[in-house]
Amino acid sequence: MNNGQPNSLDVSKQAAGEVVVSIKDVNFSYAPGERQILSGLNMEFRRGQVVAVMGGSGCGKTTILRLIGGQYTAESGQVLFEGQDISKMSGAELMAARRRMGMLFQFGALFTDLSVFENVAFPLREHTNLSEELLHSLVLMKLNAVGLRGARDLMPSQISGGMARRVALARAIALDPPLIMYDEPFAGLDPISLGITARLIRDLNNALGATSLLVTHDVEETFAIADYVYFIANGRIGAEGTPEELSRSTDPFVRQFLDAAPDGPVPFHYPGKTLEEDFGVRSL
Ligand SMILES: Nc1ncnc2c1ncn2[C@@H]1O[C@H](COP(=O)(O)OP(=O)(O)OP(=O)(O)O)[C@@H](O)[C@H]1O
Repeated sequence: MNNGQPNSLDVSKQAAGEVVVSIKDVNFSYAPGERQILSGLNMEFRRGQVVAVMGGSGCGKTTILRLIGGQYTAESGQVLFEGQDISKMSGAELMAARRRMGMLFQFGALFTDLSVFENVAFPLREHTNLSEELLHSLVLMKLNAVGLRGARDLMPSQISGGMARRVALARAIALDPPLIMYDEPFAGLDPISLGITARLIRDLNNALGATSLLVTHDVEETFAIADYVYFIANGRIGAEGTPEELSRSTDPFVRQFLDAAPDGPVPFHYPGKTLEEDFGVRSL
């Protein structure tokens, strides 16, 4: 798939809007001398697209979100947001950039002591000086977009997990961010809520003209809504393409994911000592 040759994937990339996030030759480990998490990683996220980042557990998907959010800095290479190198931003520039990134973290936790309305209002109160009247209208618009305008006065304990995820979605888009990052947005959802959430991510992205970056394990739902998919393996891109291209792929790495096969190029074991070393036995 990713053999360095120009192919049809480049065409689908060119057809999309301008690049919003660009990751160029990024190397990263959490501490000097520790295991390399990302090595020579290259990715692009374009305006108007829903792009999925998939791969085995611990392959570095969340780490990519952290680098884009500026929580961590690449050892080498560049992470550009709207053309600006995140590692070179001043504190104020980074704060401004983060306001332009909506984030929905794993399980999209809501503030349990705030109502649905106040949860969505939170980023607006934090980052803007809007009048109470305008803020009210904006929150209702966001709640309307996720179908929960009528639930505005409920507390998080009074709504289902699927509804809570939609409130978290409304909160993530409260400031109309050009980039929305989702970390496992489908985790723990029942099949119906999962389908609704996936559709919402697509529809909200279209309505906002935004870029959505989706870290997920759910192949079926993701392939139904994504424009482009990156599979990460060994700290770099193992495969990439549109859902259609990847579905047709015979690449063993891609097939392992799509067919949910336990055996394949992706190892089951986290790298470490051998069994023999840990148990003090000699291999037979
Ligand atoms: N703060 C940290 N300090 C040190 N190592 C970390 C830290 N965060 C993550 N790691 C390690 O970095 C690797 C990549 O983690 P990351 O969370 O990016 O993976 P992931 O692909 O999102 O995994 P999953 O799908 O299981 O959520 C893992 O091996 C993890 O143990």
